[in-house]
Amino acid sequence: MSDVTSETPAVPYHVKGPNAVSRPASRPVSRTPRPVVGAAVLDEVAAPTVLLAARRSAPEALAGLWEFPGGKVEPGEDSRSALVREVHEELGVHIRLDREVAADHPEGWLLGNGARMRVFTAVIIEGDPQPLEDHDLLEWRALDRAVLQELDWIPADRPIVDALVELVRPES
Ligand SMILES: Nc1nc2c([nH]c(=O)n2[C@H]2C[C@H](O)[C@@H](COP(=O)(O)OP(=O)(O)OP(=O)(O)O)O2)c(=O)[nH]1
Repeated sequence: MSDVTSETPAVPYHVKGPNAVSRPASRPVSRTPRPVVGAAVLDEVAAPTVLLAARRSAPEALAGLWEFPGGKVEPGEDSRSALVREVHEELGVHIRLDREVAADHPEGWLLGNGARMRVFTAVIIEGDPQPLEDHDLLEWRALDRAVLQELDWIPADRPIVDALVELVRPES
């Protein structure tokens, strides 16, 4: 699926007469990156100790980097439903969402491509996570800032990892 949504301007393709054009007139097209959602999957809600990190296998530019499982919100879909769907597709598990790892913007954390990502903590309520789609490795890692930051995260995810640890293990 494409990274952007675009609006096709209503421009006549075929104008008769001396000013005839064979293609749409050039004019700025709105390109809004799709919102993204990510899951901080924890071992439990009350006193979590580990986070499930996922290593991307595609596209080439992101392969080998670690991230929160998730993906793009489909048009008309709400963020939470999109995240439950994405994680089921990618890891084969059902999750229950808990708190949002809030960014300083209501639409979430700014990503490298200009999209924004909302991140929610979650726990698995059914299934055993497997890297079925988009990932080649999953790893449960201690909810410790230094231990988590040892992973080669997508750069935009590093401040989210710190905010997550602050949210769920403020005493650590
Ligand atoms: N899922 C996820 N995507 C992230 C994170 N950090 C980050 O920069 N991204 C970027 C990578 C991608 O450009 C975009 C998410 O796209 P995606 O490829 O995961 O979305 P998707 O599963 O819906 O894929 P598709 O339908 O486009 O094939 O957000 C993260 O922690 N998790």
